[in-house]
Amino acid sequence: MSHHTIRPELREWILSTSRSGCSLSDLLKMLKDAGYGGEQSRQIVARVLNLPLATVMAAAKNKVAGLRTRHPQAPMETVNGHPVKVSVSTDAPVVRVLDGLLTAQECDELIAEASPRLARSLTVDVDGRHQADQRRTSQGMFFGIGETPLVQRIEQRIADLLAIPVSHGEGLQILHYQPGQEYEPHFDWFNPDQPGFSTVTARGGQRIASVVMYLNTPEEGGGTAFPRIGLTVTAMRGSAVYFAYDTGDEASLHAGLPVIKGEKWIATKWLRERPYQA
Ligand SMILES: O=C(O)CCC(=O)C(=O)O
Ligand SMILES: [Fe+2]
Repeated sequence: MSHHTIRPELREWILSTSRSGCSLSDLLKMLKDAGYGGEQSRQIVARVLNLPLATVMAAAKNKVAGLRTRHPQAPMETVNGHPVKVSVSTDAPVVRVLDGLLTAQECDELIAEASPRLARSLTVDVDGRHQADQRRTSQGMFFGIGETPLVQRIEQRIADLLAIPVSHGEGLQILHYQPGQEYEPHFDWFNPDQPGFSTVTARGGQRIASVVMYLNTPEEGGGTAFPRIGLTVTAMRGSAVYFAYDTGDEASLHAGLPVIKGEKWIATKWLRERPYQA
């Protein structure tokens, strides 16, 4: 299949359907229902969305598709009276920079509530165990769902903005980075080929999207980089970066760049395809 055989209307339809929040697996199913062959559909989708064929193949195999998030639309969204600006959008991977997701006061209060409870951050290893990790040198803590009125308000705002119930969220994680500390390039989705996959996905299933909220503005460094598309989001107090992904989506690779000067505080909300909370 060569480039010119993809009709412009089909290309446009794939782009707009994907942009409106349709998952890769649903997109492939729609093409199949419209009469395209499986192999042909995967090739077309990979080409139009500029994704590796392996990513599209993984989505095609992803049979138990749970809920998906709705991607915020530019120029802005108003959630329960709170304005959120959508200042940057990319389609592959789906990224939205959200300005003003949190107020300055909410940022300060979250830091104050989290500070007394910080400990060395853990990552999930290949066997599904949590462990300290060289790749992630920040300090952090988790809030329980709705643990404080502030946490509850932020969780509800994210749920409304992304049209996904609060129950699909993991507890809000706060991270604190000091100069030199970083989070090396990684994926937030869990790798089905790793032995711990069934353990980490037993509750809530796969991760489908992340919201990283900046609680302060580091003096230098500390942005969130998406190296596959050459994008770095500046860490700015009150702003956030939202990104959504399918299992195996290599374009969603991202990193918390080293803080060079000052410190960096973030709050991360990871979202699951099914309810994570009992
Ligand atoms: O620190 C950052 O900018 C990125 C954090 C991140 O990737 C995560 O919490 O999953
Ligand atoms: Fe991440």
